[in-house]
Amino acid sequence: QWGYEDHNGPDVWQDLFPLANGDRQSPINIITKDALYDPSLQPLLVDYDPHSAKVISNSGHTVAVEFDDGDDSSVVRGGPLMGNYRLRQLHFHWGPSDGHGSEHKVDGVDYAAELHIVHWNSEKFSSFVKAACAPDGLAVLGVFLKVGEPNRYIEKITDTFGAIRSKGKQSPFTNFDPSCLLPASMDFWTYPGSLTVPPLLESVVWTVLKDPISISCEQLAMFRSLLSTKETAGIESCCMTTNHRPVQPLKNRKVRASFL
Ligand SMILES: NS(=O)(=O)c1ccc(NC(=O)NCCO)cc1
Ligand SMILES: [Zn+2]
Repeated sequence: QWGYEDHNGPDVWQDLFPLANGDRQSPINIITKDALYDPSLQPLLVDYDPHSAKVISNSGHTVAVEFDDGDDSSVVRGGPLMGNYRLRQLHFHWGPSDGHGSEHKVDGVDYAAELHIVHWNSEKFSSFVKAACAPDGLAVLGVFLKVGEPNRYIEKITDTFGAIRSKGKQSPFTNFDPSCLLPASMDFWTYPGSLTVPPLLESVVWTVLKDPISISCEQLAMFRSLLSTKETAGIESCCMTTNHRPVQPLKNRKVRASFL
């Protein structure tokens, strides 16, 4: 099973997932001076219903909040997107220390962690799985997390960790609006990319917000205390200390900026 260790990590994903060496892989290093300001980009608009939140789960690779995507009550639109994209799940990526852990970089700089809010194109497709196979099927909103003040909304997430410590555990999680995890500015970079975990499908319109939100080092440590192993594993349980993919070649892609 794929993971983030030497024997099953990003450097060997290509053995089982050939898209790993594709032409539009994510994440990337965003070189700000090469980003093209595009005045035709509309503002990114999120409209989330807190009642869409259903469960929080430990997948063994990350912690994810899953939303009811049976209707368009929680969507993102605008920005580079054509039409509504329906909210499906949000999850995080982090590293073994506060110095790195984000997936995207900005001018070579890592943040401590990165939030991904995952949506699928409900105007063109009838399900996430179908959308995930199309070049414009998914829209993932990336938000950088910078070590600083504790984040009261991240606290709502870390408060559940006792109940989802090991892989496969999940717990009810509702009345949560992911907008609370967005920075003040909705300025973003956008580029065509992929899932950053296997199967690495090249179906994501990425929008990465310029400004980070805060997370405290204690809150970060709680993410690392989650287990990547099932409870039954008993003695050989191990912590989820890192789950970020290295940056991938830009190849023939342009990054556009929504701001000057
Ligand atoms: N890291 S990432 O590129 O944002 C990403 C997004 C969705 C997935 N997969 C997914 O959402 N599967 C459906 C379960 O909700 C995997 C990786
Ligand atoms: Zn992700």
